[in-house]
This record gives sequence, structure tokens and C-alpha cells, in this order.
Amino acid sequence: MAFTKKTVRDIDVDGKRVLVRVDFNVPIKDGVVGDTTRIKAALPTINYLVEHNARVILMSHLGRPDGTGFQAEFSLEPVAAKLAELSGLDVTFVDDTYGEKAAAAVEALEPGKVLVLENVRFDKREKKNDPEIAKTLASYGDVFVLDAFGTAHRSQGSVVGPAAYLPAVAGFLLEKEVDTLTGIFAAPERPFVAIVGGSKVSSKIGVLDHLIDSADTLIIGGGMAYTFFLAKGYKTVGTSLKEEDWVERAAEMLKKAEDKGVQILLPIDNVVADHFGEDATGEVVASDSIPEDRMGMDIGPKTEALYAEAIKGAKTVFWNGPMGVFEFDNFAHGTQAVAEAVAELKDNGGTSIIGGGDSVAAVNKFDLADKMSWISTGGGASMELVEGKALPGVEALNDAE
Ligand SMILES: Nc1ncnc2c1ncn2[C@@H]1O[C@H](COP(=O)(O)OP(=O)(O)O)[C@@H](O)[C@H]1O
Ligand SMILES: O=C(OP(=O)(O)O)[C@H](O)COP(=O)(O)O
Repeated sequence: MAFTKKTVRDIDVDGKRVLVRVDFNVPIKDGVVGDTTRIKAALPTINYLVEHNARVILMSHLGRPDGTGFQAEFSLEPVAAKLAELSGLDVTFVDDTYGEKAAAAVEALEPGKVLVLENVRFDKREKKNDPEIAKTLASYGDVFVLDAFGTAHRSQGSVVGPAAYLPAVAGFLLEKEVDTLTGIFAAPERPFVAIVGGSKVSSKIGVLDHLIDSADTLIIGGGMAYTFFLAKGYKTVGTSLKEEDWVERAAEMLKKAEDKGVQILLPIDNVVADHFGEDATGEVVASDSIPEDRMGMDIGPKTEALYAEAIKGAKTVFWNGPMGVFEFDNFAHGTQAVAEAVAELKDNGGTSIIGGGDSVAAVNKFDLADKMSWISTGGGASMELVEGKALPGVEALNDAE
């Protein structure tokens, strides 16, 4: 499916003020930026604009401040510094977003240079999509570029607002993300194996439902599995994560998959522990024999082998959600085994797509990012595309002619 919106290629940016919404919502601790994936992912658009002599004004949110004003831990200042370091570009930062100071910095910006505004969420009107916010931001630019794929599912002031006042086009990251993710679902090369893990059935129900419609095999792991065990009628899952309210819905999904001839793979064995913690040690038990006082923390070795085999036979794999509590080394093995199996695909002519913040973190932890065909920068946004929903940020852009 071709991307149907205008992109930066379609407009003249020479000497223009280009207002770009990026997603610089990166992990940050004590002012130190952790994973820089999202900053690096925005570079193709930023570099293109600089090379074409634009005055580049970048805006983003960082985290979820309360919207009452400046909060140091959510400032974009360290992110602007990291951008300068990674890009080698002339980047300045202004500690204002909607006021006169920001407007003056925009006014002073020269062609080929980059200005980063302060966190758009320091004002609560951003999240409310207040038109005043959009008008102020739009007044900074001649053109609006949306490249914040990770935030494109949010109808918020800086994401959808400026498109009402300015020519509005997509950046390269947004285009590539939407193209790649919608492309696999429109016509996946088969067999198409979807892997869903992580912690919450309730938040991924729409995704699971959609995947049963499109995948040949659906692999379920992580904290999702235990609700499905209950749906299968296993007496107990011990103290494992479970969502009792969703057991019935999980049973319906198992039935739907069976009726459609879609294979659902669930763990056959699990690594369980007596408590949730870094120091916990695991023991392997069969899925129908989890003791009352134990919680499932990872898939077991037999399951790893079963899943690796299913992945090996795939032409397309979409993966969202780790197989276990991979943050703790004792329970990272299952996620690593699945990551390694998925990493084989690209070199063998297959396609591997990873979506979701924690899945991407897991792939990075195991140093396998280079082996994947596409790693999405958006968790929530990629899930909405998987569910077949339109992204409000993309909808607001100008249609390609
Ligand atoms: N068996 C489990 N019990 C509790 N938490 C789990 C289990 N398996 C995985 N998790 C947790 O799920 C979290 C990731 O879930 P989720 O946010 O749904 O993934 P993603 O960000 O990739 O969409 C991780 O922090 C991981 O520790
Ligand atoms: O990190 C993000 O979402 P994600 O964790 O779903 O990928 C985006 O920056 C959106 O942030 P938000 O969920 O606070 O609107």
C-alpha cells in the first residue's frame, strides 16, 4: 500500500521555516539520555531539511508532565544536546514553547540551522488539543512536517493542530513506519507468524483479534499466556499475572482461531518463581501444573524450542511484547531465544518487524537490532496500525496528488 500523504519531498523548503513534530520522548535519567533510537530515527528528515537550506524548528513532548509548567525532569534541553552530538548540526535550544522567547528564537533562526523548543506538554492545552496552542505553533512555521510516528495516534495540539493552518506533510520516518506496518498487514508473505507477549491481555485484545484474522500462526507468551491457560481450563496459574475479566474473551479467541484454522501456540512449560524480583530463581514446570504459590516469569525450554521451530518456518514475523520478565537475567532466556530465532529471518529472505517499547528494548539488550528488518519507534502507534485504525496525525496531513 503506497503512502497517500504528501511528504517533505513534495514541498519547497529552501529558506523556509519548517515546523517539525518529532517524537523525542526518550528514556532519560538525571539529565542523561538513555536509548537514542528515537533521536537517530528522526535524523533523515532533519538532515534533509538542513541540506535543503530550511530553518528547522523541532517540537516534541517528553514523558507525561502534569501540564502546570516547567518540570526539570521533563525538559528537552538534554535531548537537544544529544541531538547536536549525534547529528553534528548547529542546534540551539530555547526554554520556552508558546511564549515570546520561543517566538524570538524562531525569528532569529537562520537557514540550515536547528532550533529545539521546550516540551510541548508543559502546558496542559497541548493534550487537550486546544486550537490556541495549534495557532501559536503554526505561527512559527511556513510549513508543518509530522515525523513523530510514536505520537501519531494522539490527537494533541502539536501533532494534529498545525495542519489546520499550514501546508502539512510527512517526514521520512513517519512515511516509512506507516508504509512498512500497513504493508505487512495488507499482503504479508506467508507463512505469517505473529508473536504477542508482554503483560496485558486487556490492552492488546484488539491486536490479538486482528492478528487472528491475518496471521497463519499466533504465538502467545509473557504475562499474556496465563489468562489463556485459564481460558483453556487449567485449574490454576498460581500467582502469575492474570486478568480474570478477560478469561472468557480469551476463550472466544481460542475458538475463533480454531474455526478459522489459525494455529495458536501457547507455552507448554514455564519458568516459575516464588516471588517477583531480580534475586528470584526459577524452576521449570508444565503449563497445567503451576503450583499455587508460584508465578510464571518466562517461557520454558520446551516452549522455546517449539516457538523457534514455528518462527523458522515463517516468511513474515511481527513481534510485540517480551516472552518473560526479560529485565531480570534469570527470566530473560525465553525472550532471548525468540529474539534469536526472529533474527535469523532477514538473512534467509524473510521479514521481521518488531513493535512496542519493551520488545525493542529486549532486542537491543540482546544486541540483535541490526538483524531485524524493521524496528518500529512507536508502541501504541504501531499497535493501532496493526488493529487497522487510522492515525489522527497522519489523517490530518495533505493528501498526495
Ligand atoms: N510472565 C510475566 N509476568 C509479569 N510480567 C511480564 C511477564 N512476561 C513479560 N512481562 C513484562 O511485560 C512487560 C512488557 O509488556 P508490554 O508493555 O506489553 O510490551 P511492549 O512494550 O513491547 O508492548 C515487560 O516489562 C515484562 O517484564
Ligand atoms: O512513547 C510513546 O508511546 P509508546 O510507549 O506507546 O511507544 C509516545 O512518545 C507517546 O507517548 P504518550 O503515550 O505519553 O502519548
